[in-house]
Amino acid sequence: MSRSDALNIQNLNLSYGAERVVEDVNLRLQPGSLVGIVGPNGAGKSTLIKAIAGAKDPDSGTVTICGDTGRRGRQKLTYVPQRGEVDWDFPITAEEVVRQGRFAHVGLLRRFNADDKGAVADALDAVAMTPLKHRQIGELSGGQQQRVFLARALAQGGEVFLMDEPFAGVDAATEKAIVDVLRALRDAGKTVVVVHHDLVTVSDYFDELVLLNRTIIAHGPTSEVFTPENMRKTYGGNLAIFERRDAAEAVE
Ligand SMILES: Nc1ncnc2c1ncn2[C@@H]1O[C@H](COP(=O)(O)OP(=O)(O)OP(=O)(O)O)[C@@H](O)[C@H]1O
Repeated sequence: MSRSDALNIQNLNLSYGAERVVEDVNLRLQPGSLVGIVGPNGAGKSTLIKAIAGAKDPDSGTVTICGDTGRRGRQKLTYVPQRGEVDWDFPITAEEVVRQGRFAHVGLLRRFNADDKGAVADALDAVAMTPLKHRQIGELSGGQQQRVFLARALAQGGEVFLMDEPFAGVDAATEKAIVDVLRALRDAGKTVVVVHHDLVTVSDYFDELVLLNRTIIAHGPTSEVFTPENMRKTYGGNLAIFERRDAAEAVE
């Protein structure tokens, strides 16, 4: 593999029990890219993200992160799961959640130092959550919870960020705030991989697109990959967004 790959996935196969849900995935991503993963419900997007994060064991295949596999590789990776997978009733403040990011790789016994404090404060600022940092997480709105989640990832740092539907259930202002943070990460040379459902915003948000339906249907610059033909291959059937565009083109 090229030394510059931030993420290199080779021949990855994933199953639940006897059911194969992700097959023969090969994918290479470079530093400084903002990548959307798009595909229908049940396509295996979350499963793929979990496997990259080490939260799901593969049947076979390898995941290499900045040249390292296993634990060493995962130390350079930050994973933000879907909001629905977290117990928001757990008694902890927003700031404490973000502090957890600083201990993700070093264990709870290390002293919390001035660098850690600064990173937590910066991360809360970046998502405009400083005024609510003492709030219990269960008392935050869905969008605020998502911002806290993102701040935790920022405080953790890393080279590759995996986000599973960060825009689910957030309002326009929060969506804009999250997009700004993701772009800043990309501009700082990080690799940001986002599971995304809103096809209307795909071209605006992502430089690169991975179309997934059990296996990778297409991968490349969004302008090349996001075509009616590829989307039909990925989703099957009709997609209203493209049907309308096709109709408009036909009239022109
Ligand atoms: N814990 C599990 N046990 C068994 N099967 C599972 C489990 N999690 C997911 N699956 C199955 O694996 C397949 C892929 O699911 P996954 O959640 O990865 O898809 P997805 O593309 O993220 O879907 P969505 O867009 O609906 O979130 C689906 O058929 C799903 O039913």
